[in-house]
Amino acid sequence: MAAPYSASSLENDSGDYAMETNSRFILENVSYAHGPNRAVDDISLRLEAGKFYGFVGPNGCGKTTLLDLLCGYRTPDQGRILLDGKKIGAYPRKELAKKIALAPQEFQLGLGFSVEEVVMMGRHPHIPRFASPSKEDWQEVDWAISCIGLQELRHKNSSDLSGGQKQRVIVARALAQKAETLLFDEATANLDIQYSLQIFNLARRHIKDGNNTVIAVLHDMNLAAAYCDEVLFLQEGRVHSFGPTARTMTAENIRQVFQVEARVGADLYQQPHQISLNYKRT
Ligand SMILES: Nc1ncnc2c1ncn2[C@@H]1O[C@H](COP(=O)(O)OP(=O)(O)OP(=O)(O)O)[C@@H](O)[C@H]1O
Repeated sequence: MAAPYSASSLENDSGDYAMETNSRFILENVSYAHGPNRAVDDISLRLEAGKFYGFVGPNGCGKTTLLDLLCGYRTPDQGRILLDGKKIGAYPRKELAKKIALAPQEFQLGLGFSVEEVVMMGRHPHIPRFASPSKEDWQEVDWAISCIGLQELRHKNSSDLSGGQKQRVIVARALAQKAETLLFDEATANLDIQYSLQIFNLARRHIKDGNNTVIAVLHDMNLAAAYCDEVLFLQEGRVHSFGPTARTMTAENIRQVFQVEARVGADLYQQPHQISLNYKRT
């Protein structure tokens, strides 16, 4: 099991932590409860720029709550979260939205909006109050729509889309936001294999220049193994194991966290850590 990050640091008047600016996120002893239920329990982590992280774990183990804490939708009951060396709560909402884009697990597209209008919502942090979208905003919307292959649906009412099409629109909206950090909460759960691979390939391109970060909650262990640089196994709100995929994506961790028997090995395409589950019927 990888040692969780722990650090002591000196806060200055502006809420910055000058010693820790190399990390994208630093979580120190973060806990969060929904009422009496502690969903995230004393988590300490360091997440870097230039990496693709996968968060995996059983239903209800706290993955979505952890993402909500990382994007500032929720505030820790205990502990603290730094984003680029500054307390996440110290960012004005619009600034935060320029830094972090979330493709959520549950979403409402709103009645009557076209696909193009929903994707444009991703540009809101960049558009001054009472102003109209600029040429650049439209270029980013065009780019996101074409990345996700939504050109033919562009003018369609978003309420009339299939579940998978809606999910792709939500990913396009997050891409249009042009944030350094992309958070995907089961963003490919409703997608066919072609579109799942397309989105994870886009995510890998996003981190290529070393300045961006992707954090994806996902249930497909093979996608996690194929695309993620590092994997965090969560169990009952706590870090079970965290580190490079080669070290964490093991049959033993899968057994301990999911109570499922698995084997890990190279597949026919030589992906080094593909998982075969034991489907034996009991
Ligand atoms: N809004 C809420 N109010 C009360 N309890 C909640 C709320 N949201 C989540 N929980 C509880 O917090 C725990 C963690 O939930 P969370 O959604 O973070 O899990 P998850 O790992 O994302 O699950 P899944 O894989 O099913 O999406 C669960 O026990 C859940 O029942």
